[in-house]
Amino acid sequence: MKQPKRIAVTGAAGQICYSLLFRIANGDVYGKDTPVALQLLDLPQAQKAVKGVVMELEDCAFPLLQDVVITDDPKAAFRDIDAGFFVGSRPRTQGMERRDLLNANAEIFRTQGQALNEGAKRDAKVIVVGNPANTNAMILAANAKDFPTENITAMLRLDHNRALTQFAQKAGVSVDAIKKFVVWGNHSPTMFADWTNATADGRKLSEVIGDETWYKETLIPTVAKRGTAIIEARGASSAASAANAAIDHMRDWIQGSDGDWVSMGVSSDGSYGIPEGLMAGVPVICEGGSYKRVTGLEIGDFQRQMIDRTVAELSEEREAVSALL
Ligand SMILES: NC(=O)c1ccc[n+]([C@@H]2O[C@H](COP(=O)([O-])OP(=O)(O)OC[C@H]3O[C@@H](n4cnc5c(N)ncnc54)[C@H](O)[C@@H]3O)[C@@H](O)[C@H]2O)c1
Ligand SMILES: O=C(O)C[C@H](O)C(=O)O
Repeated sequence: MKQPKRIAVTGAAGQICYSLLFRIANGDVYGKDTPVALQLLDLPQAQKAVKGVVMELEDCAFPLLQDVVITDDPKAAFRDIDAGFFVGSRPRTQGMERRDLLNANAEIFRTQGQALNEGAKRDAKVIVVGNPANTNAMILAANAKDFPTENITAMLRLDHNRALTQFAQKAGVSVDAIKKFVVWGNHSPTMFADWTNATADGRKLSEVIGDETWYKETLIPTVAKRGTAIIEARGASSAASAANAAIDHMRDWIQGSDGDWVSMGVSSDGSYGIPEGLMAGVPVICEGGSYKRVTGLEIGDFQRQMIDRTVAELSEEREAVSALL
């Protein structure tokens, strides 16, 4: 039997984790041949609820789940981990934008960055889900000084998946027929769902759909505002789909994306006019346990305008949390 992969998950008593933990324990991230051990972090007042979730995990009799630790101490949660899902933080409610959570959640990621730095394996893979995810990931990286920044990423995959379904329905193809699609920038209403290079069954997606007005006036805002639409409909923010996106993001990073592009928030290397160090959604290809940015794309006028807009917002967020960086 292989050694188990140690996986920290924060916000373990919350809505997203009520779906996420069961998927991880089922082998959906590392595959069906790799045992896992969960290190669950939540606040002291949530410990009882986490214990309840763990009872349910036990009652699933997952063959791959070897061990579960419950703690309110970030250092214990991140000790020796191979992967970390940073979910724990406050979600927005009706009438808020994700950046309104900046002050409420930023401090969490400063403290957890220091704990990650202290205890995690240097090759651990980290995804930040808690909002505002991009800037929280930047704070985490800035406070984990000896931990490789390229191993800290922010989740844009939910936006990516949301767009795939909208495109597939419009084009009359299956979601997995669509390749080379990307969501650039911030996980916020300024995000840019970019179909420029996308194909459907090998044909240019924009030609298959043949409706640029729909793309600009319906698709882009629908994807950008989908989180709000879900909060309005459910009275709570997306949970199962967010967990699913986090699984997709980490599974592809670990097991590969089969040559296709996926959208990941990664620390900018300055390419595509995105200032260095901003955690921005870009196209990447995952292979052999790492991701590579898709390089050398030509950026047209509309793309430039849309990328600049979302990057400007990320720069504003960086400015707002400069004291924590
Ligand atoms: N990036 C995305 O696409 C995306 C999608 C959906 C939700 N989110 C975000 O994910 C976060 C969690 O959402 P949820 O619906 O699970 O919320 P939730 O309120 O149901 O759960 C959050 C959990 O985090 C815990 N928590 C708070 N502070 C903590 C800390 N310092 N350390 C550890 N745990 C802590 C809470 O006690 C709670 O159990 C929110 O910020 C939400 O906006 C992001
Ligand atoms: O929109 C939110 O606040 C939750 C999440 O980020 C989402 O996109 O569903």
